Amino acid sequence: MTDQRLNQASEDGKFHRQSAQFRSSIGDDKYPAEKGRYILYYSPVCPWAGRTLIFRKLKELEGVIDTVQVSEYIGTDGWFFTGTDGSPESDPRYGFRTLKELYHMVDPNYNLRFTVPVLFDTKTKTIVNNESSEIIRMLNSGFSSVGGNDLDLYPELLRSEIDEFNELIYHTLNNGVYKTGFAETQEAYDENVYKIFETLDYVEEKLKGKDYVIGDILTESDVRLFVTIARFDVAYFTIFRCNLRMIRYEYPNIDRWYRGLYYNNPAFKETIDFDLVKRGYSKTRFLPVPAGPIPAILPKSQ
Ligand SMILES: N[C@@H](CCC(=O)N[C@@H](CS)C(=O)NCC(=O)O)C(=O)O
Repeated sequence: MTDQRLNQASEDGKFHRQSAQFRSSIGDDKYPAEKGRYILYYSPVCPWAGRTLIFRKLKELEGVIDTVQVSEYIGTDGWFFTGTDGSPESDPRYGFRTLKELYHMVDPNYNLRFTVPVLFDTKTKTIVNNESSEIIRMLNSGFSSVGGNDLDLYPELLRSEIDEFNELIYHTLNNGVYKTGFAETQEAYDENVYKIFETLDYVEEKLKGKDYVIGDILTESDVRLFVTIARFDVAYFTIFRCNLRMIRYEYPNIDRWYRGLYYNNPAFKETIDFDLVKRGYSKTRFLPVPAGPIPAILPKSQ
């Protein structure tokens, strides 16, 4: 594979997200829940990894699963260790300089993108799973025998509503911003940008008078929406050109919900670093670090 930074769009000018290749689960015979055995690799820029960081903290699993931070932008060989801003200089266990080396230790023939998040097993030296939607379910319920709390972010009674909402926002918002931002033709851009705002309009209505997306409790859907909204004004609006409307000025219900989660729950506030997010996304398009919008989030009450 050549320069990992540049080849985000395919020849048709569209961005197609690849399917994750490692799809085992905690609880499988090979991967029993165990304290200190598994590690989560993440980049601070990445919303998919952000989901897993929020879950780890919400479930109070910090003492059970360690994390390793990689760069906030993709280098010529993909994610790498930087030695700055929370990322070690090299992989703490194996001394690797890039995440690619970890993938190749696990599977020398792996020839797809070296994505985060990665749930890695130190015992078998394999990747358990690299699909965030599955990792968050494991964090929700797979480690209860070894630690964490009883919080259930995917409760039985709300599952169909949660699944339906997740499916809708995945295509037109979570991934929609990437399809827009990495579009290399006007057609690919037009095909995706309007759908983002149709979905935001729908979510805005849904959040009227509500603190949570589904029912009146915090669920997985809040987390999946949050990671995209938190990056919206500061990166997707500016760098990915998802710039028809801003959350802070034109979506009051979403903004109230978003600020409520951010300011009232450390699992949200402490797992996002707006500077690294902006720096990371700006490098995906080779733009100068954007100055605005400032502040990165409006104060709690205004
Ligand atoms: N389906 C994956 C997607 C993960 C993903 O695409 N992560 C991006 C960062 S936001 C990545 O690691 N990209 C590496 C690359 O494109 O080389 C998930 O949700 O876990």
